[in-house]
Amino acid sequence: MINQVYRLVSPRQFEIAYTDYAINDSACVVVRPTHLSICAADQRYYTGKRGKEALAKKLPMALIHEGVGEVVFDPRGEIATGTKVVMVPNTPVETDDVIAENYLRTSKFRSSGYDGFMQDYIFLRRDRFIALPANLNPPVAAFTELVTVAMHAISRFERKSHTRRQVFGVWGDGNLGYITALLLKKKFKACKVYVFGKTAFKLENFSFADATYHINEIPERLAVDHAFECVGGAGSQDAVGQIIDIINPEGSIALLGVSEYPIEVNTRMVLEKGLTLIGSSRSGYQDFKTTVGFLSENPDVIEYLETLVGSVNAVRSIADLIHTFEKDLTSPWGKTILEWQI
Ligand SMILES: NC(=O)C1=CN([C@@H]2O[C@H](COP(=O)(O)OP(=O)(O)OC[C@H]3O[C@@H](n4cnc5c(N)ncnc54)[C@H](OP(=O)(O)O)[C@@H]3O)[C@@H](O)[C@H]2O)C=CC1
Ligand SMILES: O=C(CO)[C@H](O)[C@H](O)COP(=O)(O)O
Ligand SMILES: [Zn+2]
Repeated sequence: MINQVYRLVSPRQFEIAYTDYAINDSACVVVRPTHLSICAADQRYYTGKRGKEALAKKLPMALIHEGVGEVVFDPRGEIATGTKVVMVPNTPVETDDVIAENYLRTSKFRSSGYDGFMQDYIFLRRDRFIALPANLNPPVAAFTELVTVAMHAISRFERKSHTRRQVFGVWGDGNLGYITALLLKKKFKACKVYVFGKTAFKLENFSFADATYHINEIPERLAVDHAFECVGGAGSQDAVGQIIDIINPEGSIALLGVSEYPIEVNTRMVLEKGLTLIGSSRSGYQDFKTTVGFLSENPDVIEYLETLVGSVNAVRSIADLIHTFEKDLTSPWGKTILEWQI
């Protein structure tokens, strides 16, 4: 079967590639993407911010690692045609007793060196998709992967941090900050969640949080037990610096924001306060399973996540694709969703 793959070949330029696939390979099912969602990582490739070396190594490549679709063919006949599924972008090629699939250096992550979901059809291994509950509307379902990233970071934090958890601080008033703060509030009901950001109108969306603070107007003596950094880019240095100043001794800092260049960290105070820095990247099959189960059981969380749907855009051509990526770059709030009709 010939598949059309929509690859980024250089910044702001997509081209169609044709790949051949053995449709009767019973290890996989065939999924037609229906709703995709743009991640900050995709934009770093689209705009060329990744730098020449990374672009030379990873392009041409289909972007997008957040998405849902419908099963169109299962050679074994086990999965009904039309089943709605969320697609897992990480593809491990080995297992390890200690190291999670998303940290194995051999794993292949879609839209980071391997083709993402911008294709006519996706051929998914049987352990790389999960059937979706009926109560999950497609634009929200499209960014399930981002919810799994927050879920994964919280589960790492739970395993690695001390148990005094009265106050959490979340830095970043964007998508990942919103989801992480929401999950923390829902999972640790007795704890307070404070959100730290730069923009008043964004912070107003965090209606579920116990408090929101502009990063230049933090009350003196305010402290948090643990923190989640969901900023990334150039802002992550300021955010990590502020967290180190504010956090209580022996707290944990979960680092989720991706910065293109190394940032400076005040290691003197990390030592003096005995802090734990927990790096957290991507997610794996188990995180998707946990997340889909959690969303099925918590319809109020789905309602809150609807606040994050910035725009829904029908994509029928490469021109639509470029238009949607450009629109995303100028959207001040929320996720840009692609209705995949190409
Ligand atoms: N670890 C992982 O697996 C994943 C990491 N990420 C990364 O997480 C980061 C955030 O992603 P996303 O939420 O989608 O991006 P957003 O741009 O939506 O969110 C970042 C927010 O942080 C704000 N901000 C900037 N500086 C500070 C500061 N010093 N303190 C507090 N807030 C600040 C930004 O404001 P403004 O825009 O005004 O500067 C923006 O609102 C990115 O680097 C992304 O690549 C995303 C997915 C998975
Ligand atoms: O967004 C992410 C996961 O959802 C990761 O941040 C992304 O995969 C990082 O990849 P790259 O190294 O290609 O920027
Ligand atoms: Zn991502």
